[in-house]
Amino acid sequence: MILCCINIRARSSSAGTAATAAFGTPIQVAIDGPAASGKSSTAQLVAARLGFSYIDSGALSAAFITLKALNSNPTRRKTGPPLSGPPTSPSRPSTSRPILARLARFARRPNCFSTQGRDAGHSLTSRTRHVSEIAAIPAVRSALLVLKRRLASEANVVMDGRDIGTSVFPDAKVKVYLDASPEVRARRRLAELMGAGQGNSVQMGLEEMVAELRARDLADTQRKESPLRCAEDAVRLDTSAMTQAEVVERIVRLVEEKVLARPQ
Ligand SMILES: Nc1ncnc2c1ncn2[C@@H]1O[C@H](COP(=O)(O)OP(=O)(O)O)[C@@H](O)[C@H]1O
Ligand SMILES: Nc1ccn([C@@H]2O[C@H](COP(=O)(O)OP(=O)(O)O)[C@@H](O)[C@H]2O)c(=O)n1
Repeated sequence: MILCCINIRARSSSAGTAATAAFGTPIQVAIDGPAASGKSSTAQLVAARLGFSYIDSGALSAAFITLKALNSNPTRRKTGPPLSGPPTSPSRPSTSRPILARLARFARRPNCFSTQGRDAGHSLTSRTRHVSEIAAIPAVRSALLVLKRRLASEANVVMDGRDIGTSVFPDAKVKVYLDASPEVRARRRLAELMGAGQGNSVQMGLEEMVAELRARDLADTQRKESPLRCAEDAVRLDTSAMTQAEVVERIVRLVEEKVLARPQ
């Protein structure tokens, strides 16, 4: 069973309250960067420190795409009531309001979405490859854009992805672009897959993982629709030689300087 978790955990804390009080509207912290640069794990820790909600936009894309796929092939769906909206071809997805509403409901739960109709051994790496291809389709991106903005209108958020600081929240108060060398990222991803018990299904060496990440970097940076790039006003952090705790500390300090310390 593959779990696509969209972690949105609203916590109230003095930091979260102070941030909202200072601006009067919810705050967005945008964290972008290439695969395995540390975005989602770091963003979660930053959100927990600040008392903000965390939104994993990659998982949101995966859940959206899976919902569309299940919708177009109901025999593969194992649980839950029928999804509304017309069947669609994966290459021409439509934006269906009922599906968006259902996805938003899922997204508000901590561990919200599981796809049980998948092939056994369907690995994290092949999942992200498919997500990468489909997430580049304009209709998918515009549907996801609406959803991401709607979710962020409800609470202070830390959101990670590819285009959060450039197109989802171009006015985000804090933007961070995380990067690391392909070798470092490949080591991190391999260690993560081994830790997740996918060691047997991922028969990949370091070189192959580096090649896979480079190919995804190319696809994400060269696509026409909101490509991956560092926003001009983002703080760029090369985390190759940084521990995760150092990265988290750096981002929390940035938010404190730019948002929480703002004179009222
Ligand atoms: N600065 C760091 N140093 C070492 N490992 C890290 C660092 N940041 C993240 N990691 C680890 O690298 C792996 C990939 O991180 P992840 O947050 O999933 O990246 P992304 O969301 O960018 O794909 C995870 O196992 C994570 O714990
Ligand atoms: N905001 C986002 C997030 C993900 N994506 C796409 O979804 C793919 C998988 O994203 P992810 O965040 O789950 O993957 P990792 O960065 O964790 O490897 C990326 O390679 C992108 O092509 C996107 O286009 N926009």
